[in-house]
Amino acid sequence: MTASSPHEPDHGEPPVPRQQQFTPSASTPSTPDAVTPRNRSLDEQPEHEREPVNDEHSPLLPPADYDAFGARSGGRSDGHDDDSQTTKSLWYLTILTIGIGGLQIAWSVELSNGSPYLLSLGLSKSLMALVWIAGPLTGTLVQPYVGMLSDSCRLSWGKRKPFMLGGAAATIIGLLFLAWTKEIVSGMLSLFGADPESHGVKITIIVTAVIGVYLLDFAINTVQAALRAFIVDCGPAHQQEAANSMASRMTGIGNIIGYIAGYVNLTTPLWFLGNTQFKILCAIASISLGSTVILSASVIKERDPRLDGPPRKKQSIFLFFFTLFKSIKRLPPQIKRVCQVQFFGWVGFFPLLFYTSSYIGEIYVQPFLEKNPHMTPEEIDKLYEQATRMGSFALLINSIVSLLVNVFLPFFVAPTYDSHPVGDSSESGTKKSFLDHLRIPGFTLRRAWFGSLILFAIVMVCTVFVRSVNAATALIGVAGITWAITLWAPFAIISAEISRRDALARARRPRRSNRDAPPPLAPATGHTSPMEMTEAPKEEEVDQAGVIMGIHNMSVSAPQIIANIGSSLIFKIWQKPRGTPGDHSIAIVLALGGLFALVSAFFVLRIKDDVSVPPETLADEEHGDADQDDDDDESPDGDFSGSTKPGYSAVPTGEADAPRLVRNPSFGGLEVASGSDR
Ligand SMILES: OC[C@H]1O[C@H](O[C@H]2O[C@H](CO)[C@@H](O)[C@H](O)[C@H]2O)[C@H](O)[C@@H](O)[C@@H]1O
Repeated sequence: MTASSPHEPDHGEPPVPRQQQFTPSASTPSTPDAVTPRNRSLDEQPEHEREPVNDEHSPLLPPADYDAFGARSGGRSDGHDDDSQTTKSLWYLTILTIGIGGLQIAWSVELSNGSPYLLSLGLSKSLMALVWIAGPLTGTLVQPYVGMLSDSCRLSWGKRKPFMLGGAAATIIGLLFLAWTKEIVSGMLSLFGADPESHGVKITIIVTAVIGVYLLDFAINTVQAALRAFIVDCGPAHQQEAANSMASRMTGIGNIIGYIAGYVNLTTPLWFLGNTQFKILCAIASISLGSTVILSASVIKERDPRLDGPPRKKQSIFLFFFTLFKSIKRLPPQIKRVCQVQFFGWVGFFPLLFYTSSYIGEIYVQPFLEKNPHMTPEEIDKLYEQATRMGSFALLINSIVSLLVNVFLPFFVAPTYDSHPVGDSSESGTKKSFLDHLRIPGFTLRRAWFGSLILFAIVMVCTVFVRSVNAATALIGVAGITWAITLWAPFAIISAEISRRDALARARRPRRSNRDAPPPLAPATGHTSPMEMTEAPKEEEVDQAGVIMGIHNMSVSAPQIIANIGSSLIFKIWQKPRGTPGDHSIAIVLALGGLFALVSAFFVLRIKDDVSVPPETLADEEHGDADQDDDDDESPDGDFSGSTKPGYSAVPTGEADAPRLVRNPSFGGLEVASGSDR
């Protein structure tokens, strides 16, 4: 594969950008068997008093049956069918996340083969940076915007599916348009008598292809935003760690498929898909993306968003920045910390993704250049071609390591953000499977993430000292461990948090539906449910999965812009002309990236393993007061009775019908169970 890099320093062959992987987890047991009294009270409510939301079936309801995937499924026995919080099977999680794999093939085709393709059209290397900034730029702007739009979507078939399907269609059009730009543009211009070989037509082709890359990135980011929120919405809160580990496996598989497809000469066996390697790759990516997204969208059922009532506000592009700023400000603390980790971490990952191939190449060419400092341009080209192959091999090793880590690591990590649905007294809830025995006590996802960032920092600093291709390849391989965890941990932690909050908000909603009713009072027992907070946060103040995942993606993409600019400056200072020995500028960029990863590891320490936030704290957080109590906002034993926060009664209820928050003793998760489960 003549892979090349988006942000290639001018001297080497274009580095091969790459991405990676993912992984899984054991599915957790099912929820309680009793129908919660809360639902009884809903059913007893007079029809005229019910808001649409009352029709919403609590995600907190217990399972009654097994679902189509063989998992225990819940839902109400009264005909309502929301089983969103019932434990799902591995098969369900696979279909839920498979679109991520299809999307990754599109990413890897674009990033690995886009540079050589654009160069072949005649784009100069100096303009390449302008092209590759498209990914981080669209990632920063498009994902939060699409997130907001989808949060407000009220189509009966779901909030996310319209964007998944629309974005996938746009991506397919974008891929095919990019691959056939030359034919399309010259064919159209020739209708007006233009000579396809003329300078004007060539320039038009290049400009069109560059615009095509921007549109493609726009479309890809639309699908990515929708798919990520889809996982949060359709995976139960207690299985977000598992769902996101599966998504990271999908990323790894998609990456390797895209990677291998780039290596193999496809023009003979797959001639019917196009007459060039790039056209065939784009066709493969289109088929993969289209089929996986359609499969996911047709099998997985989204909650009908109309049950959430009307959208809070009409979204407009003008209000976008204003709303975004507000949403960033009120980000829940746990999510804010993950974004901080990502922000610093991605300054370090950017060079790994984009400069690895050049780095290996830089080392490979050194002895040859030292031995023969006066090579002809042809000899230099040949040398750098071999160097690029070495770089690609290192990336392949990195991808394989990542995939292996994504597949196997989850078996050893003790779940913290996945929780065992509380109240499940069934056998399935207590029996340990063989895989459960593999878990290393205390080896949590957060700790794995922390360790991996430290490892990454060490590895990146070592790149400056390493002088052999084998040693450098080993370092890049080890960095695959960090990359694998990066594709899992932040998504798992954020998704679990959003999903948990969403479940709580929905649990609370029916209680607030009767707006004329007086504020909830403590019942005769003198106790009020933790859910019955007298100052529950306003609906408008609670952000949904779309915008939060979009903001998280900003913390991934924006630092890439910074890293891009920063590394360009470093290259300006330290880079030597191509073919000159002693150029270690890329290693310097990698090492500096490692230092940023070190900073990000510090922020991991601030993330909490125990997510059993008492409801009054949750309410504080939603009011934006959360930062003040960063370190003491959790009740370690899950006892919510000791609230001293003003304005909230958070005393355990004596009422049988009050939903309550329960911390799972083994996993530290949070569930809502009926009072009778206590
Ligand atoms: O998080 C995994 C993904 O990371 C990269 O995507 C991120 O960077 C892109 C720009 O380079 C940006 O457009 C996107 O919004 C970000 O999520 C990587 O390119 C993906 O392959 C990978 O799945």
